[in-house]
Amino acid sequence: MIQRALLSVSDKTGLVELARALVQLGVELLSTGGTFRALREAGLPVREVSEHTGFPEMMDGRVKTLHPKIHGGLLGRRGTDDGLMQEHGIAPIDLLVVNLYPFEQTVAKPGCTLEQAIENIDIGGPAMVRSAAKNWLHVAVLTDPAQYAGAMDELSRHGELGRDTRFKLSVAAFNRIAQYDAAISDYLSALQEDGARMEFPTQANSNFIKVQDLRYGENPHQQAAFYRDLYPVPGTLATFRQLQGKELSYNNLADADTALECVREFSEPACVIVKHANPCGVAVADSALAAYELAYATDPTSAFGGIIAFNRPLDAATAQAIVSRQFVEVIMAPSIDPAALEITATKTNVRVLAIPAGDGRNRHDVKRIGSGLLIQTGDHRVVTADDLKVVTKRAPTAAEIQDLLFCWRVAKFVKSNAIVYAKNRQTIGIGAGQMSRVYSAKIAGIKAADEKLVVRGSVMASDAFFPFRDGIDAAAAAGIAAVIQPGGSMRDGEVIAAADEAGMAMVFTGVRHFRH
Ligand SMILES: NC(=O)c1ncn([C@@H]2O[C@H](COP(=O)(O)O)[C@@H](O)[C@H]2O)c1NC=O
Repeated sequence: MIQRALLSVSDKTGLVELARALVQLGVELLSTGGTFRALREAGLPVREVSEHTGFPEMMDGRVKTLHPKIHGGLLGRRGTDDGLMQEHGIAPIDLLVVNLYPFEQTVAKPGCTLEQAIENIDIGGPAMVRSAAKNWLHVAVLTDPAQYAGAMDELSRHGELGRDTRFKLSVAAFNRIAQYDAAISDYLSALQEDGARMEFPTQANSNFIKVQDLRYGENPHQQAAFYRDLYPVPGTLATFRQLQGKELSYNNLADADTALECVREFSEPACVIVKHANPCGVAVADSALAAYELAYATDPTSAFGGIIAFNRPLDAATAQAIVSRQFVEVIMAPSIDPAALEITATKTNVRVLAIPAGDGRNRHDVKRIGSGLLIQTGDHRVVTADDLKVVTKRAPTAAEIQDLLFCWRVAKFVKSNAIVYAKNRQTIGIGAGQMSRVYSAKIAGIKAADEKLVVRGSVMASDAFFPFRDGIDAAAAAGIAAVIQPGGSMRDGEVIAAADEAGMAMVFTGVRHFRH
C-alpha cells in the first residue's frame, strides 16, 4: 500500500494530474520548494519536505532532501527496520517521483558556462532515486513523466504497484542515473582549461538502448542484439521504421548502414545496392526507377540478395521493378508510397524500412578491438570540382568531371583497396577489398566485361594513391579515359607520365578515403 509519496521534479509535465490521482487514493504528499508550490497552486494538499524534516532548504537548493528522515524513509526495510524507524521518527516513503535538474539540456545550449553546468548537477535527486531504487522491494520510483500513466492505471486497478513493476521501475531508475552521470562525466572530461572542448575526452562513456535481439550475429553460432544511441541523430539508420518483412539480421543492419550513408552522398535521385558491406551497383539518374535500373545493371549477379537504398520516396513503379526482377533482402527509402507498399507486400519476407529525412551523421566512428576502442571523427569530407587539381596534359571534359566526382563519392564506401569504374553516373565495375590496388583495378575490369559494360571512355576512382604506374597502365589498356585519385605517392611523376602517354586526364583530390 502506498501511504506516503515524495514528489520533487524539475520537469513538471503531468505532475498535477499524477498528484491529484494520488490524493484521490488517499496518499499523503511531501514535496520540495518549486514542486510544492505547483501542487499548492493546483489546490492539492501537500506538505513541504522542510516541514517534514524540521530542516530548512538551503544553499540555493543545494540541500533540500539530503536528510536521514528522507533517506531513512526511502531505504528502511519494511518488517526489518520498523522499530528503528519509529524510534527515530522516520516515516516510510512508499513512492518517490523525481526527475533531475536538466543537466543535459543545459550543457547542450551554446555558450553554457562551467558554473551553469555545475549548478545543474543534481545531487539530492539522484541520491533519493538510488535509495528508492535499491529498496525496490518496498518502494516504487518514477523518474520519467512517461511512466505516470501506466503507474496510475495499475494503482487505480490494484491499489498498489506490483513487485514486477517496482523492479522494472528500479532498473529504469538506475539506468537513468547511469545516463545522467555519463552526461556529467562526458561534459567534464572533455573540458579544457581554456573552456574549449576536447574532441576525445579523457574517458569515453556510452549509453546504448536495446532495440531488439537479433536471431544471430554475423554467423549463426554467434548471438547478437541491436542497440541504438540514447539520443539517435535524425536521419541515421537507428531511426528506421520497419514497415514489413522478416526480422532484420545483424548483416542486414550492417549493410543497410553502408547503403544509407552512400545514397545520402547524392542530392539527385540515386540508388545504391550493397552486398557484403560493399556497394555492388550505384547510379544517379532522373528518377528512383531509372537509378535502380542502372545500379542493378552494374552487377546483377551480386545484386541478388542485396540491400537497396534510395534517397527519394519509393514509388510503385520502382517497387514493381525490384520485386519482379530480383531477390532482395532490404529496401530502404526516406518514405514508402502506399502503392509501393502494396507491391512489396506480395513478397512478405522483404524488409522495407522508412528512414525519415534528416542528414545528420554520427560525429564519431567507433571500432572495437581487443579490450579497446578506436574512435575517429567520421569520414564526412566532400570533394567538389573546385578541389580537383588537374595533373595531366589533358584536362577532363565537363562530362568526365561529373563522372569523376560521382565515382569518387562511391569509392568512399567501397572497402580498400577500392577501385570504381563509372560512366554517365552509373558504376560499371567495382573492385573492393583487395590487398593490392592493381588487383582491385583488375576485378573492376573483369566485372564490367562480365556484364558486357563498355569500359572504353569510362572514368576510374581510386580511394588512395597509386604506388606504381601499373594500375594506370592496366586502366589505360582497358580504355579508361580519366582518373580521380588523392595523389601523394613517391612515384606520382611516373604515374602522371603513364596517364599522359595514354592521353588520359587525371585529377588529384588531395583527400584519401580508406575504409576498412
Ligand atoms: N539538494 C537536494 O537535496 C535536492 N533534492 C531534490 N533535488 C532536485 O530538485 C528538483 C526539484 O526542485 P523543486 O521542487 O524545488 O522544483 C528535482 O529535480 C530534484 O531532483 C535536489 N536538488 C539538487 O541536488
